[in-house]
Amino acid sequence: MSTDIIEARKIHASAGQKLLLSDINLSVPQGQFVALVGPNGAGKSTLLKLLSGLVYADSGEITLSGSNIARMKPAEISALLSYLPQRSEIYWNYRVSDILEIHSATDSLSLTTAHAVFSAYDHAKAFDIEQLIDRQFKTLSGGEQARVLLAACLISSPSILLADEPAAALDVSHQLQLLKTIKDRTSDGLTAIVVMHDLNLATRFADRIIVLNNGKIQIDGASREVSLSPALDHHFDVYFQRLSHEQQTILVPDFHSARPADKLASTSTNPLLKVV
Ligand SMILES: Nc1ncnc2c1ncn2[C@@H]1O[C@H](COP(=O)(O)OP(=O)(O)OP(=O)(O)O)[C@@H](O)[C@H]1O
Repeated sequence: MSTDIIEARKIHASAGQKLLLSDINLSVPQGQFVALVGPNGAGKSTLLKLLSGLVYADSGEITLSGSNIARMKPAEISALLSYLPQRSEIYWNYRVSDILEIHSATDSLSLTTAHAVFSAYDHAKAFDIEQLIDRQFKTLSGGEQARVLLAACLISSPSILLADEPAAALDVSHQLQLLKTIKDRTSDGLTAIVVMHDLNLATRFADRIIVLNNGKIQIDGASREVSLSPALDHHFDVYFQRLSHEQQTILVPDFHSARPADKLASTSTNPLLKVV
């Protein structure tokens, strides 16, 4: 039996006549931090929604912890995973503490309210939002809201986190903090698939990078291998200058016209890297 906590086999998904994803095959072991990257419109959010059970594929199968997602009840899915959408609206006049307590409820039904509040405050500290705990969510800045929502996603200690650009609205320091928090949680067994646009942050924090383009997985491999792949330039339609810094390769994007002639594309011969 497979030990992979997330599996997708031969997934095809469409909306009306438009094919959104085709032939997606994916296995993610427990504790892995996967960065899902790709140009705008590649299909990243669609894939995350499918893996969350929010939309269904036309064909293929997704299993979470060995169970077919199509046969799981919403409560079973939400006990296993937290999904953070690209855009979230909270219309009720909730305070930050209310949001954290609501999200911790699945884990703390037996706790007293006082204990739950204490836990929420403790948890908030880990996300540097304890100073926001009595604020109305609606009055927070975009970045503050993003940090609260990620904290809410992780308060119930889910097995899986599926987060769609959680760092997009954050300042540099909070981006680092947020990705380090996710990384630390994966060391404790959390499995995370995080949609990101910053390839340098993806290379630095994720164990694995999956590049989606035109609804297909185009590159899939260890972060460092993917960052070195010439196919990356092709799929993002840029020329990446690659600078070595300590253990990391820094990608500096430029227009294709800046590309030296001798660096023109080659295919991967690296066995650690799957390039389609
Ligand atoms: N319900 C729908 N009907 C028609 N087209 C859709 C629908 N949902 C998504 N699409 C299209 O499918 C493609 C993939 O969308 P998706 O949101 O998954 O992309 P993405 O990779 O997350 O992009 P971005 O980086 O811009 O957020 C886009 O071209 C989008 O316009």
